[in-house]
Amino acid sequence: MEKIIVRGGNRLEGTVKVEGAKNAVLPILAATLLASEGQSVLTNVPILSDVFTMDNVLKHLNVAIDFNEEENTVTADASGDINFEAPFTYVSKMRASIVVMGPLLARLGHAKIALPGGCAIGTRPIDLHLKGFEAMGAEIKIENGFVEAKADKLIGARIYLDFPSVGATQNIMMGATLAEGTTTIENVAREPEIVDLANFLNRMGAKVVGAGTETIRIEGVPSLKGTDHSIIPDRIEAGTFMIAAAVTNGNIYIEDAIADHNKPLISKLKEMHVAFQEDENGIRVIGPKYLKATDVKTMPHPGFPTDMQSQMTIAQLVSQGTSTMTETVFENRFMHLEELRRMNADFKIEGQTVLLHGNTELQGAEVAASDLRAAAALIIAGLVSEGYTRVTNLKHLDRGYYEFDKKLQALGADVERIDETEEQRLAATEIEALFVK
Ligand SMILES: CC(=O)N[C@H]1[C@@H](OP(=O)(O)OP(=O)(O)OC[C@H]2O[C@@H](n3ccc(=O)[nH]c3=O)[C@H](O)[C@@H]2O)O[C@H](CO)[C@@H](O)[C@@H]1O
Ligand SMILES: C=C(OP(=O)(O)O)C(=O)O
Repeated sequence: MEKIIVRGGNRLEGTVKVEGAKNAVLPILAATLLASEGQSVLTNVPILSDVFTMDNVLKHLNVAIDFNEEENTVTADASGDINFEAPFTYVSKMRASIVVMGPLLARLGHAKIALPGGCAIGTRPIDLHLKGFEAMGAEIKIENGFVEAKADKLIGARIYLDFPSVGATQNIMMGATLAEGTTTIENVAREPEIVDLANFLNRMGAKVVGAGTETIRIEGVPSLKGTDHSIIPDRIEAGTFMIAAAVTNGNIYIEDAIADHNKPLISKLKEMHVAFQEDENGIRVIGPKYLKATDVKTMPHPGFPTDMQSQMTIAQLVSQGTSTMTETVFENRFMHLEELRRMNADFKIEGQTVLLHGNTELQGAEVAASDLRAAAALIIAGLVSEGYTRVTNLKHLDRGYYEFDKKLQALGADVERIDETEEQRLAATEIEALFVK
């Protein structure tokens, strides 16, 4: 088991480049299942454990997959005989595996997927996905931990989502591409990753209009072909570095960051006196000497993203005054805060809202990550803490951040990733010596 050790106090300076978006590449990989002809070539693919999990799901379904890590490229050929079943081994590793359901149902009229279950941030049901498929004529059965859907042919329908779920929008949209007739989905998710998926589907020959608005219309076509596509930059990785610069009084240039994708975060950070300079290749972020307290509420896009909530609470904890954070998307996404209490954080949780008392002198401690963004938040907390912070449970971090420790190091942070047994072997002075460059 590895851990990341951070010695706080350094100001971040320099340039960092963001990878392709995890939340865009996962559904797009699933969409490659829809092509009965030709291969798809995806570029700007991030090297993340979630991408390897999705590759394994697709391999299991009999898609020929080749991930060229040197080139950040995945080639996928689904023109052979595709299987319909995604087993628990993969789905339990990554909930996003559920998005193979729409493509399988569309292509084969049959999908059997292990039920994903909840995770550290919430119960995460899939009722909206299933409601959509049922409206399109699928018969759904839930048995022995699997959800199985069958339809001779999906039929276009009018579907209203009770909540703009990202996964349900993607799954239903993919299912509808090969359906008979037109499907209209209302109250859909509007995230940039939805638009990226729609662009990929249209390049495959699908007829999807309205992605990025509240209503998406899909006219079914008889078949789809493999195509080329470059994955959009990861707005959450970019946002995470924005917070790292903001809290360290840093001055960093985030290459490939797209300001339009991060409007709600940038607007909040500006309120906190963070300065931004945008150009066509990225964004420069300049953290102030003192951050101003601010209130934030997570919402579906274009609201403040829940995937930036944990990181934002660190900026709020070190700002001047009291801030609030209200989490409306997931019911249990404050787990990082209990770890932060051990780092001297001062806060009070009241239902969906946490009151964060600023001016906190954070102190280094050993803390465990409960999920992906909690991991990033705890590492950022380490950057502004006195002494050494040790963050464990890094499997969560590796799901969504490529070489986070190395990127921070390149920006001047004192960060080391070491094996726990190595840490036990080293004396305290030797650990300190790791940080002396
Ligand atoms: C791989 C990926 O893209 N993951 C993102 C995706 O997750 P994911 O697609 O799972 O998130 P959803 O938008 O579906 O979920 C949002 C909320 O809706 C609820 N819900 C969802 C579906 C459903 O059938 N029933 C239901 O009640 C969920 O429990 C949750 O409370 O969007 C989330 C919300 O922006 C992000 O945090 C995740 O990073
Ligand atoms: C919650 C996240 O991802 P997932 O939906 O894959 O769990 C995330 O990226 O922060």
